[in-house]
Amino acid sequence: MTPYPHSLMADQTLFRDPALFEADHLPEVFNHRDAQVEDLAFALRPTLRGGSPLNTLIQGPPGTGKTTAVRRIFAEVEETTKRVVPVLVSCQARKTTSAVLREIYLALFGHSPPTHGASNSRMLFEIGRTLAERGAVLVVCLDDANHLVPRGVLNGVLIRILRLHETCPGARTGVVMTDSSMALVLSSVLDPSTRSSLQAGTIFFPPYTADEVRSILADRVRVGIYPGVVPASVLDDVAERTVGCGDLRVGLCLLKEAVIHAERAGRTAVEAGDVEAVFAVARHARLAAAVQTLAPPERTVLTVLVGMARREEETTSGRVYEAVAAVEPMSYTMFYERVTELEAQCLVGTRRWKKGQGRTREIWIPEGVEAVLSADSSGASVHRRTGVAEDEKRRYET
Ligand SMILES: Nc1ncnc2c1ncn2[C@@H]1O[C@H](COP(=O)(O)OP(=O)(O)OP(=O)(O)O)[C@@H](O)[C@H]1O
Repeated sequence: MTPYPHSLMADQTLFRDPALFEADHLPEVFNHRDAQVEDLAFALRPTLRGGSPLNTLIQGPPGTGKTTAVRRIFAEVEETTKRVVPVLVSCQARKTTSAVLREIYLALFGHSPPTHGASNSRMLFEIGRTLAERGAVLVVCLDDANHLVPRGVLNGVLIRILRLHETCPGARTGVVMTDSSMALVLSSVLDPSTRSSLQAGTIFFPPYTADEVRSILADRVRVGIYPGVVPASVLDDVAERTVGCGDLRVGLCLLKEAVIHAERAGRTAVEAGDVEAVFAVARHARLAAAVQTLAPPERTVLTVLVGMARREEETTSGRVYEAVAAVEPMSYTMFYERVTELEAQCLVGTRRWKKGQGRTREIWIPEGVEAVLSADSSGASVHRRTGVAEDEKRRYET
């Protein structure tokens, strides 16, 4: 490759395939997870013979390949048989029973349920009846199922899916849940009767070792970026920072942003300075992903709160509520539900302290959230530049 002039031509890029660095990319090579993939395959194997799967809880820290493993196995199942309907539901974006059921309906029928008249029981009945008629098995993955806990949705969703055969005999169903919070203790969030229907086995996804992280990132560089663009020393630096942050997403985001930074400077190779320059935002890749999928009402609460914190105003829940309600009128209960949602995504924290005679609750902003929110609002993130965040948001809003 010849060196680029300072103002890089719009169609010149250092990426062989930029899509490989998008959050929704399904990697072709998925190393270091053979045991977990084998366990998951074992749990789903009964479905190929028309039986229900073994219900499974997949736990592990963020960015350890849980969702990727499920997506790969689901893709394999879909290629193998039409008698199994695997549905992946992102619970970060679908937090109500109705939103989860609508996703299942969409996957089964190929179109959304009617906006009016599609009650939860109606949708369930149609899903169950169709499964029984087709002799098909439904496997629902509740991805990041911990997001269904704050509003108490998880128990109801599980019981509806797992007991579908009671209202629609012959309908076979099962669930896989992923949880990166490691806080999903089924015995404390589920009723005994739900637990007894679930009987979930657990598969653990441990953090990748430093060598594994480097080899995964090296694979991605090899297929996604032109040779010579990312020197070995830069890759070592990225891998080390990734291990420090404990999330592979940080490394992927860091590579993408550093390459773009070098492109912008009109260079053909990434330098240590590019990595340093983009690290502040990339290290919060997970927060950035959470901010990008925020529903508008939660985004309002977060934006108001960040503004208050920036002005060093008191951020007790009462004060924040007043400020939010002035922008968008809502009840205190609704406001607090949104705070709970934000807390579940680690975008805010809350703590109680004594004030005068009583106690009050303060809402605080974890490190990185402000930077990620401003980058997202100013359109500075790469996702936004490529239009992915906009598409995701539109999808969410419809
Ligand atoms: N073994 C691997 N090989 C290649 N890429 C991987 C591997 N493991 C994870 N990834 C990549 O890392 C990113 C995060 O993976 P994934 O979403 O599967 O993690 P997760 O454990 O589900 O995270 P979270 O719990 O935060 O949702 C994805 O872009 C995925 O492509």
